[in-house]
Amino acid sequence: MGLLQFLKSQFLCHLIMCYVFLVSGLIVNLIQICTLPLWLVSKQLARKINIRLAYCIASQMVAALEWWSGTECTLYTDPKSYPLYGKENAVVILNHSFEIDFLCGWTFCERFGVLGSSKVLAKKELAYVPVIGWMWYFLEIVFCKRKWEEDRTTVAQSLQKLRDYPENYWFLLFCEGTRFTPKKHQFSMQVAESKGLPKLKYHLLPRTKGFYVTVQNLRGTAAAIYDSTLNFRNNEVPTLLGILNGKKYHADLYVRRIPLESVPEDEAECAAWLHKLYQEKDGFQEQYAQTGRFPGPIVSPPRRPWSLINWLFWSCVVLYPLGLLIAQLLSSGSVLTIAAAVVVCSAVSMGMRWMIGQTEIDKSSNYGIKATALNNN
Ligand SMILES: CC/C=C\C/C=C\C/C=C\C/C=C\C/C=C\C/C=C\CCC(=O)SCCNC(=O)CCNC(=O)[C@H](O)C(C)(C)COP(=O)(O)OP(=O)(O)OC[C@H]1O[C@@H](n2cnc3c(N)ncnc32)[C@H](O)[C@@H]1OP(=O)(O)O
Ligand SMILES: CCCCCCCCCCCCCCCC(=O)OC[C@@H](O)COP(=O)(O)O
Repeated sequence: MGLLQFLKSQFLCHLIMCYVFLVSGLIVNLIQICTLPLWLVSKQLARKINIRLAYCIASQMVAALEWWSGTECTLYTDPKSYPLYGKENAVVILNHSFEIDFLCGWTFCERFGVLGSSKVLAKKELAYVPVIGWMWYFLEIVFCKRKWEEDRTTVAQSLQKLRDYPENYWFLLFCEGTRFTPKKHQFSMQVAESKGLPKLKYHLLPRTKGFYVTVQNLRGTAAAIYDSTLNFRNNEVPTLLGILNGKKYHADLYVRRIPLESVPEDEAECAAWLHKLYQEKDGFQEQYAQTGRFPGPIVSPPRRPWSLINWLFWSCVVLYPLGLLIAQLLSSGSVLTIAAAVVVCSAVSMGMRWMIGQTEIDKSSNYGIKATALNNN
């Protein structure tokens, strides 16, 4: 192990990174609150400012992936579609099998210049995660309770608000609704069987209502569906803790651009269309398992320096006062003050560990296992 790799695996480095993320994130959240009066005066200006503020937070995690861990992201796609990425609004459909799938998604957003404005249909619980969840409120992220009786109106209303969004965005939909686990897969395939649908090997049965409502409400605003299928080389199981430890992964993403007009308007036909799409995605994963690659040519966008520059900027802003504070603490020699500082540090690291826990599949919700499936039936 080289010196750099050794340093990357040290807890102190992780503590510093988490401190920078948390403190700069809370500062950004505070600035976001200050933009509230502006929404009344100029909504579009407030949105543009919040896009840039959101970039300050999200790009730190992208920098950790791209620059700290050195993870490589390869894009398989049609070269004719490539010039349109980042230049239009799109609905992105992604498989939900990896703890850092959202982060790989963000990395591609960064490379195509839509990171600050990127959107997602997210479970309501994530709205309460400090920094990220609070930032999402100002980005007009669409939240759902995964209870259709309640979501049918709230999701549609939130989507309608995005129709006059001032900058291009990608709206991410994890149609499987929850992370893949063998148990959830087993239950979802029982549902597939009961509905007479073909079984999937690598995906859970997609939920069709969120997709239908998204397509209906963004029709005329979003130009295309980006059907995206993600996997990692060498059967790696990537984690956010792995990224913090500087572990390098290699992500492969296969993207097909499908014009949104080709999605049927009728709800039942739209649902059938999505089921067929997931059968095709399953085929792509099978090909990846057999050959180690997705179909089509590789047209990879390079990583950009901006996420690193942003990270270095915020590190300087928040580490300098911390350095002064620590120097003062040590020179004061007060045991009580030093003990208080240790307690604060421990609380911060526990809070960050809880936030990282939100990404861990073994802490995944019960959504999609039998009790829920029966309730939904
Ligand atoms: C060029 C590069 C291209 C791409 C780059 C890639 C990506 C970048 C893009 C953007 C990045 C942006 C942001 C990323 C950052 C962070 C994101 C992080 C995480 C957030 C993600 C989440 O929170 S996922 C969870 C929330 N989202 C969803 O759930 C979406 C999908 N769900 C739905 O659509 C649902 O329908 C719903 C939520 C709207 C409503 O759910 P509900 O459960 O109430 O209703 P359903 O209709 O789904 O359920 C009833 C029907 O389902 C059947 N059923 C029952 N059990 C099961 C089962 N186990 N599996 C499947 N189906 C089941 C049941 O029978 C009912 O059937 P009906 O026939 O009656 O419909
Ligand atoms: C510089 C880096 C510092 C590291 C900071 C770590 C901060 C952690 C931010 C937490 C972001 C939370 C995003 C979680 C996304 C996710 O994957 O959610 C799961 C849901 O889809 C489905 O949930 P489930 O039903 O439980 O599977």
